[in-house]
Amino acid sequence: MSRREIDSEQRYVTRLHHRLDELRAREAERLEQALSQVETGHQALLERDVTATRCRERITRLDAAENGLCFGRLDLADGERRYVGRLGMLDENADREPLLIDWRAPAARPFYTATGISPQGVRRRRHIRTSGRTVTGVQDELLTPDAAADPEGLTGEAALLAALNADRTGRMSDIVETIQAEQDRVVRAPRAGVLVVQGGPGTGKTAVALHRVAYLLYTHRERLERSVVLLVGPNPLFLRYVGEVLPSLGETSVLPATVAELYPGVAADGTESPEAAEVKGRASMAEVVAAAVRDRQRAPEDGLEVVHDGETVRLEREVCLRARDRARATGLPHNRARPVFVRLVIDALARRIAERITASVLDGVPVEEIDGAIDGAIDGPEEGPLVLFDEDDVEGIRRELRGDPGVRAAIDALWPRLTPQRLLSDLYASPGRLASAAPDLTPAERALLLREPGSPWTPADVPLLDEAAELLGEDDRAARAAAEAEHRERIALAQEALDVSYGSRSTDAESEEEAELLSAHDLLDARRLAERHEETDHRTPAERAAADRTWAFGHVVVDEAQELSAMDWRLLMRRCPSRSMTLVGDVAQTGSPAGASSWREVLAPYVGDRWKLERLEVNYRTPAEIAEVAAGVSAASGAPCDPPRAVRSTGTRPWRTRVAPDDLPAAVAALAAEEAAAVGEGRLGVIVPTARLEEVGRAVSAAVPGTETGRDARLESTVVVLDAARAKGLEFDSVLVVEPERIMTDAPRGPNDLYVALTRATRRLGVVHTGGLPAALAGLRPRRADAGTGR
Ligand SMILES: Nc1ncnc2c1ncn2[C@@H]1O[C@H](COP(=O)(O)OP(=O)(O)OP(=O)(O)O)[C@@H](O)[C@H]1O
Repeated sequence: MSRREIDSEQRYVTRLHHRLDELRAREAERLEQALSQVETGHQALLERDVTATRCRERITRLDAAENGLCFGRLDLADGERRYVGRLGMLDENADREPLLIDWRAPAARPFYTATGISPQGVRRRRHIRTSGRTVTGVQDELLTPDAAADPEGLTGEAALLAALNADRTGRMSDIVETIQAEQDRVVRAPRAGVLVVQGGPGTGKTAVALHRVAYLLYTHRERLERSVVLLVGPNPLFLRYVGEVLPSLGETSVLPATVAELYPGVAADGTESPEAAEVKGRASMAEVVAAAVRDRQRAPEDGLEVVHDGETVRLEREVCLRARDRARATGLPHNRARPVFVRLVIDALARRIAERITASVLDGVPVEEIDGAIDGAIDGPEEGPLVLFDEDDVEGIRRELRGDPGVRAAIDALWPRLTPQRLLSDLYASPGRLASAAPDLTPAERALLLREPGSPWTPADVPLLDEAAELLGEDDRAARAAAEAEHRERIALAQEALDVSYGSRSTDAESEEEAELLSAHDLLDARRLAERHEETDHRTPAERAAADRTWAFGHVVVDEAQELSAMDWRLLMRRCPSRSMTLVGDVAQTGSPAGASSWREVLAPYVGDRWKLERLEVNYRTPAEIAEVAAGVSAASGAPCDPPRAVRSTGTRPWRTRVAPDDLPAAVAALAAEEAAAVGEGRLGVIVPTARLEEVGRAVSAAVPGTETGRDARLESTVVVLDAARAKGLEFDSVLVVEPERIMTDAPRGPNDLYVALTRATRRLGVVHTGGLPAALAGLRPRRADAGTGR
């Protein structure tokens, strides 16, 4: 490309950066003005905070656009020229002409989708490369019908390959400059409904899901900034790996979380066997939790016996059963139905006491001869005439019963107030309770659930706690009554304030106009004024969403969605009543024994067949040489999906090497040192069977200082040692897979774990083993000295 072209683009890009600087300076000034405001009224402070928050958000977005501000140009057949970049900017001096079009705007779409065959009015697509504010190159594609269509259908192939061949950094980066047409379709799909994106390893599912979030926030900003987008990932390591993509696109109204983090107040950091997690993840556990709640609503064989005022009062089992049935029939959750049960039992006990007193006083006197008999005054189970007592007297007895600790304890034993934590830990602690609530599990399965009270919660417990929370509900009457009282008090205060303002209004208006001026009193009623003064919540919507179990998210994106259990799905569907969801994953990579093997099965209970499937079929990550090996493993395990086709090849074939069992850690350490050198500025991942993680991690750390191991690994370090479950979704320039046979046989879905491990590399793959190799890897070339970088 000629120097003249580059200089011309440089002038334009410089102009764009000046405009960006202007916008930034203006926002900074607005922010300063807002913060220096001197008014102190609550309303003024509130408005100041809102303005300041908006300014900060805009500054964040402007800052995020600094790198790679403009990356494309479209020359249209009618002579129009459009520059495409990270945000939209208008020229305020020239009739507000667009200077730069946001990549998410409809006008930018042809940049990603126009082809020679379907040019969409585009004559030329130009990719503009920059470093900082300097233009370093431009590449043009002419979209004339006679221009040979790329057989792969790639858009901006040179820019794409440059991005794919770049050294990895340990953090995922955005792909706005090179989104491909099949990916663009997913990114811009309508917000409503459930969209499933199925694609093999490296097809850009994660990248696409994140760009879709940015697109949805741009297109539905008002709604989604308030209701927040939830981004679910398989583990915190993965969420850290992808954590910079959305901020780099200027978007922050997103809550990234694992399912285990979605129960506020519970840190689910305990561990348990995959078998126990699998049982807890089954859909039938919803019924187990429901049965566990029902089991806590008791009607003992020999009824209820309480001692009140030194006397024993009894209620038969039938009476308890009737009270229980009526409380259940309210349809309220357990804790909210409890007051109904308590009232019925107290009524029945009060009636018993009244009857007994009546009987002892009137021993032998026929009832019809007594004046003042009250009939059926108490809503008791055996209604008959009561004499000597009027309603106030009976209420007095009820009050005494309610205040009697012994009575309260006896009723508590029949229908206790329960937290989800208590329900589950009581259930897990008792073989008897488990047998009663989970009769359909085998004794061995029930034994997997047994554990000491006070043991830490595990990720698989979280959806069960959530299920329990739904069934138990909160008896929040006291809190609501207090809030209501406070609200009434505020209204009274506001009314006083308005009365003062009304009293002091001008009564001798000099003109008709003046008389028509509105006073505060005319504009506001006391209720509205009180609401304005309610305590303001200063947290961002994402922070509030994180703290609220019942938050309804505006959109939910699930990455590695195949890993979720049936119980996880129940929890997520509760968080997204609108069912506006994007689920990305690959059922051929499912590692969790509780995970999915079919999207249809996952979704049928919630949306029937009303969901849309998109497939991604090009593998951008792994070169053809590695993809071929992985495809062999996948085919050998009978996986249901066709592996995606690789977009490039490097000429470097994967290798294998056999070492003596005793030498394994040292041999892996030496190979890791060599590979780390071979990838230069890039990253190396060493993927090992879980049982060897610590040992191999120590050996590699000794050989390559700064190596990080396991779930808390810092992914920016040059070498990271992980097991296959933690490697899910990540990628490295080079990967060493250690003991593949063991990875494959260690877990119920071991072949999928091995498939994941083999598909993490962008350039180089080596396999280290001590004994046998899975048949699909037996054909790998033996390792020999290879100094190439594999690019
Ligand atoms: N259009 C694109 N332009 C540049 N890079 C891309 C593009 N699409 C995908 N990539 C890159 O390919 C790699 C794989 O993408 P990603 O991790 O999103 O794939 P995935 O389908 O989620 O993979 P897996 O299922 O194995 O986790 C990433 O480095 C991503 O940045």
